[in-house]
Amino acid sequence: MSDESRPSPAETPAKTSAETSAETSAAGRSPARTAAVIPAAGRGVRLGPGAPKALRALGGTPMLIHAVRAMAASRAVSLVVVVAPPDGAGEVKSLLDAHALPERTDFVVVPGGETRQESVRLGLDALPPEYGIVLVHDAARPLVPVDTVDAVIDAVREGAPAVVPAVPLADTVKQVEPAAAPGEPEPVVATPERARLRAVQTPQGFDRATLVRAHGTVTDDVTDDASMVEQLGLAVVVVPGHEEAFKVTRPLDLVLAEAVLARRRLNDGF
Ligand SMILES: Nc1ccn([C@@H]2O[C@H](COP(=O)(O)OP(=O)(O)OP(=O)(O)O)[C@@H](O)[C@H]2O)c(=O)n1
Ligand SMILES: C[C@](O)(CO)[C@H](O)COP(=O)(O)O
Repeated sequence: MSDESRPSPAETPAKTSAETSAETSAAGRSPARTAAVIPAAGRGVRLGPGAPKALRALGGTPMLIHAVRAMAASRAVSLVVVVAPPDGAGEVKSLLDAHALPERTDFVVVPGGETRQESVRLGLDALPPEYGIVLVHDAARPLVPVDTVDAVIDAVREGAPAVVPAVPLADTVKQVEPAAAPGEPEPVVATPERARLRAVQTPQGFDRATLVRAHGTVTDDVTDDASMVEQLGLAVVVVPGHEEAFKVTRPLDLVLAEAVLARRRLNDGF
């Protein structure tokens, strides 16, 4: 780890319970260690033509590196598994070698699959046995703050089998009947009560055995891992998400991410 990225003792924040638990594990009193799986194998079609989305630059650094640093920023996370584009594992390994990352964290790179679900499963397959808690974090959410990561870990450590960070919605949501043919109207069938809806982010946190069972059981196409646990009939707990944990999906998201990063760099004085 470079001196530039190592906090001075004066800057070291108070320990969260995730941090304290990590140290307890290290002392051998608790077996559950925490790993983060980062699915980064998507193409980024909605972002437009270019390199795979995770490898595109944000503030001059690949989005994936921001996401890896965001996970490794939690002292509870001692392993990060990066699920690379299927033909990009070598390039991802070189990127990890080329950027300053915390020495306390181990890194593994595996090639991904055709879908996000498949990529996450391939990441899970690469986890050593001693990791009892797993975070799944989109490479496409490069700016999630460490407090959100630690809040998710804390909730899993407190016994929740699955935890999602989430934020309230700003827009009203309509459920529609899909158009019968391209160009046909989409009739509205319902307006869910907005106060009961949440926009769900990552990292999502899991008891490892639960997530492995979910991936081994649920074969439907889903858009997040927690919904697979829901299908097992198990509880999924919500913790507060963060507006800066948004997903870079379309070109305008990248403009916002650049602005957030520029503001952080200004505030940090570099
Ligand atoms: N086969 C896939 C598809 C997606 N992902 C990852 O899942 C996360 C969330 O997916 P999304 O934002 O939809 O990324 P893409 O699939 O790349 O985007 P698009 O649908 O626009 O192509 C991303 O970090 C992406 O790299 C993955 O690991 N493997
Ligand atoms: C997992 C997720 O980020 C939660 O909001 C989201 O569902 C991923 O969706 P995508 O279409 O694969 O980007």
